[in-house]
Amino acid sequence: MRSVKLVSELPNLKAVPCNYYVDNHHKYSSPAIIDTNHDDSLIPIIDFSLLSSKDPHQHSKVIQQLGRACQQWGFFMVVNHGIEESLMKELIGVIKEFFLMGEEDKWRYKGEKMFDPIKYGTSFNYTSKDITTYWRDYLKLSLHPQLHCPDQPNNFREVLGEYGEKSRKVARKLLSGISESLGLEEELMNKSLNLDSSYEVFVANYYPSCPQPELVMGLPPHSDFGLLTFLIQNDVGGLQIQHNGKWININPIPNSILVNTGDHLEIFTNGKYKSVLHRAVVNKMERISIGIANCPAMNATVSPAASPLIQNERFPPLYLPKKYSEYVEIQQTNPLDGKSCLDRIKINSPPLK
Ligand SMILES: O=C(O)CCC(=O)C(=O)O
Ligand SMILES: [Fe+2]
Repeated sequence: MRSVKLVSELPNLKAVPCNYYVDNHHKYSSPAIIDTNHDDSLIPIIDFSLLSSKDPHQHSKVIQQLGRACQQWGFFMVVNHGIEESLMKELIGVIKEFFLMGEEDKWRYKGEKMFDPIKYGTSFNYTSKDITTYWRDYLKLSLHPQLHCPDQPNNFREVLGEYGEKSRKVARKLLSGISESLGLEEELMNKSLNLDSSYEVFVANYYPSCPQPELVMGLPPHSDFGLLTFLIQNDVGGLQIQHNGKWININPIPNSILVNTGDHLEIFTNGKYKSVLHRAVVNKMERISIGIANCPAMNATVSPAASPLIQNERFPPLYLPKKYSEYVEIQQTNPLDGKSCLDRIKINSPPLK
């Protein structure tokens, strides 16, 4: 196994090896229509500090904005979240240091099994049946209920622990706000999905500079599992999201956290807040992105919320109940292909082979 970083550093590499060519069988990959009229200035911005506002008018306004952002976009930028910019920069720095370590040092963390708490690798993941190799190295860690972290670089655990804890508080508050936006009791999601033992995965993506970026893909179109994903990045863009059938480039505003809704929020809300397709393209500059997937507890069974506001005679449940860990297993052992995992548990959808 070779990391893309190593491939990108081969002496005189002018052309990308052909196993990295993106194959166009992915139904959402091609043609890549980039909507340049719709730039990312339209992405909703949520002022996190207003969620705690004592002014009921301000509070209900931000709850409405949050609901609209989830329903119409599935992506929004969170500002005034209270996490220090210096901490986020430090984390990106530590991650960069990790990927710059020697190959042998990194492959020590390869992991053997799907639920191993620390996994370093390249492309999508090593059990995948995907035939394309993606221009991406990754490090995946279990962050919660228990923190797992490589022992190098030295300050990794400390920085990760602090960022993990702070971002968990932000996630919980956003999820309560999202429940409120649906008219649900604030604690309903917390209780039904056992969020005190929420499963959280930390994913660091390293996309080395690429001599022919138009031929490859960093990550193919996919939706995220879990409830909400938090994303931060170095100063290089590459994320694209699908909105009204077109791909839009996203360049988050400095010091914001980009949040997107995941498959399990779609299930819990019975399709009201849908997860959104996104992908990562690469370019001639090295890019680092860091995501945290905030998920239900591993042993929680996820189904549309048991509330007449979510399922009733007019809106019967659209998704089959499934244990969260079983869903992750499907997601991790199949090629990334749009929202095909979610399609498997949709009621009335034809069974997939
Ligand atoms: O690198 C990015 O911007 C996207 C990463 C992503 O979608 C993921 O890790 O699930
Ligand atoms: Fe993603």
